[in-house]
Amino acid sequence: MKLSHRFTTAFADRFTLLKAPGVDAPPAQRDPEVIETVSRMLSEIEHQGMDAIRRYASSLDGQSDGPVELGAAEVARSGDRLPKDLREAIELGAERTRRFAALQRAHLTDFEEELAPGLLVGQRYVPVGAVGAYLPAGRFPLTASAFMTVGVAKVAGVPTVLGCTPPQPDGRANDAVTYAAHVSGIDHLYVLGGVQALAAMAFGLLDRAPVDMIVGAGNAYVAEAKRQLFGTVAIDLLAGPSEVAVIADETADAEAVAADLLGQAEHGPTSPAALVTTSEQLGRDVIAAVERQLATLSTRDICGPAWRDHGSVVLVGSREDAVAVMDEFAPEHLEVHTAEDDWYHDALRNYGSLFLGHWSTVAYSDKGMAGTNHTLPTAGGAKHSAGLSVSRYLKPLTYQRVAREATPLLAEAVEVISASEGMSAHEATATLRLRTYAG
Ligand SMILES: NC(=O)c1ccc[n+]([C@@H]2O[C@H](COP(=O)([O-])OP(=O)(O)OC[C@H]3O[C@@H](n4cnc5c(N)ncnc54)[C@H](O)[C@@H]3O)[C@@H](O)[C@H]2O)c1
Ligand SMILES: N[C@H](CO)Cc1c[nH]c[nH+]1
Ligand SMILES: [Zn+2]
Repeated sequence: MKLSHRFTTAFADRFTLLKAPGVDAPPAQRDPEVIETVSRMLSEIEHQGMDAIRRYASSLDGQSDGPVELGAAEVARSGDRLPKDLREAIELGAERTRRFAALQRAHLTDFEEELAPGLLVGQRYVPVGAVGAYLPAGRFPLTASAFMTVGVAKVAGVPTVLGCTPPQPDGRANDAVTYAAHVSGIDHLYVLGGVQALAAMAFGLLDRAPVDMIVGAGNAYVAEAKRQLFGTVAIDLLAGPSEVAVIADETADAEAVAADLLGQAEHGPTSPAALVTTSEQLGRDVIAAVERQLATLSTRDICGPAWRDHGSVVLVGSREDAVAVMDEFAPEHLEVHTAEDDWYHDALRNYGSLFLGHWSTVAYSDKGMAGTNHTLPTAGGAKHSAGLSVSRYLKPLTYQRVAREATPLLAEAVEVISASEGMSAHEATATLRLRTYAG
């Protein structure tokens, strides 16, 4: 039996595939050709600087003049070229994303406590100094990505946020992406795409100091560049091509489930979309609805291959099995369309973001209207990581202040441990305190 992506053999006896993916293997997460290309590009950019950036900007994106910084007035004016309803929708998405991030910020509190008599310890959240945000605009200009990266960094209090976005076929930045960056509070915006953009921000090649962290999703080259630059700079997470999964029972609306599966299949022909259902009838209805809806979509050349090759419909015997296989899949986006949504909410452990009930569709979050961040872990990363949030830009810095009277509480045990390890210089720092305390 062909197993759908990441539904491992561990659960093979707990489900039946009503629709198997068309290809045996899941999309390669780390294509050797991509690894090699990115490694060569980063090495050339690190050693040759702007010459290599210009060369790649020209050969990959047709930018004959290299990266262009857009002036603040030009960035602000990008909204004038947009229809009023789009401008207002961008402003609403930026504001709602900011409000959700502000709620997250309010729940991260500094503290100082007395851990033992005379031993004061504390933690305070301090933002990183400079962030470089990648604003993808290859296959589609993903307008809302700026809310998620730039806007949230600004809520965290990051003083400097640079952004890079690839040129469109006319050589200019996309106006909606530029305006979204503007209303999100970008400090400096450049027209530059892909690996060369991330390297330029990380190595400080844009007439600005190197950033401390690079954030934002992109294609396989962008994700690999972030992975290889990690260490030189921090990264948010590895967010690759989007994916969606749905848990549905017999009460679900098959048309809505089908629409939401295709909604994310649109990201690319390797985007996985999976339905796990306790109802065989619902599963078969969704398969039929997907085929019907595909015929009506202008992007069926992307959604169709994605569904054919990487789409799956899985029938399980119980809600417990639905949770077990879904926690194994650990999808980026997970929708629950059942009569027991609250039970699933309590039971599920592995997902990037959860959408509860028929009325909660992924696109609401994708476009910034739900306020939650759409930069989320893919390819099973939700087993160990959460999506981008305000806390990623904040360092929980710890400190301690020890009063004289607390000295014996700390120093005697430190002497014992240090002596047992043979670390006499460590031991001496404690012994000195004990002596002056006594004396
Ligand atoms: N997981 C998430 O949270 C999340 C969020 C938003 C977007 N995404 C994903 O981001 C991706 C956006 O990808 P995109 O391609 O549309 O835009 P993109 O902006 O990521 O990539 C465009 C750039 O890719 C570079 N490039 C293209 N071919 C290359 C090659 N052969 N070698 C080296 N570099 C090359 C070019 O320089 C170009 O500027 C989608 O897959 C989408 O699903 C994911
Ligand atoms: N689904 C993507 C990652 O969560 C985000 C997005 C924006 N626009 C469309 N989709
Ligand atoms: Zn999407």
